[in-house]
Amino acid sequence: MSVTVRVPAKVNVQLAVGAARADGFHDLANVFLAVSLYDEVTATPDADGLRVTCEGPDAGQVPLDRTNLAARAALALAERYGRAPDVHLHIAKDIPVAGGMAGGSADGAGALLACDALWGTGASRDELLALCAELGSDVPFSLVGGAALGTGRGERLTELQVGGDFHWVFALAARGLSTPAVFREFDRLGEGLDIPEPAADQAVLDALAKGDSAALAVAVTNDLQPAALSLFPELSDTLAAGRAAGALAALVSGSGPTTAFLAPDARSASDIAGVLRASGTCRDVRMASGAVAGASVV
Ligand SMILES: C[C@](O)(CO)[C@H](O)COP(=O)(O)OP(=O)(O)OC[C@H]1O[C@@H](n2ccc(N)nc2=O)[C@H](O)[C@@H]1O
Ligand SMILES: Nc1ncnc2c1ncn2[C@@H]1O[C@H](COP(=O)(O)OP(=O)(O)OP(=O)(O)O)[C@@H](O)[C@H]1O
Repeated sequence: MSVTVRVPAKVNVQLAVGAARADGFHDLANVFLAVSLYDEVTATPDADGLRVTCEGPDAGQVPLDRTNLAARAALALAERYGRAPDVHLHIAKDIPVAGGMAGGSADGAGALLACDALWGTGASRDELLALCAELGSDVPFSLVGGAALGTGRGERLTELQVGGDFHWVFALAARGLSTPAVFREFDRLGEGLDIPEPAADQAVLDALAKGDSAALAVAVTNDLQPAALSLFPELSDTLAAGRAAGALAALVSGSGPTTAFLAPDARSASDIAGVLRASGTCRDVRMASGAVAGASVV
């Protein structure tokens, strides 16, 4: 018997970042939108103990040891319920690795839900969310999906209403960016400046609720974008190419280096994707829409 869980990627339509806290993390006002790029995690009983395998275009960059977020999720659930983590976790990976789209977080949430179903642990939603928050700041959102405001370090979620589909094009970069390195660069660029408390922008929430792409395009912000561009200046060329192709908005996705382009409709998204592909400013191009549901058993 096996259980397969499908988990979406995310794009941040607002990412407001506060000053570094004493624990090194940053308080955020993080507006997440789940989009239709998916990883699948399959959990199968394995008498030999915990094992992780991965397939997909970026599989070579994914660690298969106990640092893999899927493995850490299985270990945390097994420990919580006092059982052996005897499971083979297979990840079919379509979300770019180290791309700022919460790929590892998706696998953590997926493994948690898959092992919960396989082992019949019957953990409550709140218990699962607490385990997710221990695994990483983005992991609770991977479980919940849809759209949500994340506060604290991004792990405390309030669900948001979404009134229509948003069409996106994502440009994948030639190399990854480390999330901690981008936050460190944010701190370096902000040295000596007064960093305001992060707060959700009502214009972003209203645009989501109305399903209004043009309104969302003028409201999107990402406080990590200057830091990502400082570490990866070539991303400016990708952003410019997407804007010239007719994107309503062009921004770095989360900590980057994936860049996200909001399109007025599915047809324009396809046109923008074609122009970006031909531009030579990125490794690959993907289209996706959102909001979509969070981690779910298939
Ligand atoms: C950039 C985002 O993807 C936006 O959604 C997230 O804030 C990052 O979430 P994540 O990858 O799940 O991050 P975590 O695994 O919790 O933390 C990785 C590292 O990112 C930095 N980090 C992360 C979240 C946060 N609110 N403040 C931080 O400073 C810390 O250096 C931390 O050690
Ligand atoms: N299941 C996993 N998939 C991909 N990377 C993983 C996984 N588990 C651990 N990692 C490690 O985490 C690093 C970051 O990968 P990930 O794809 O989660 O980045 P990200 O999408 O930028 O994250 P986020 O958007 O949440 O900040 C990788 O370089 C890899 O070493």
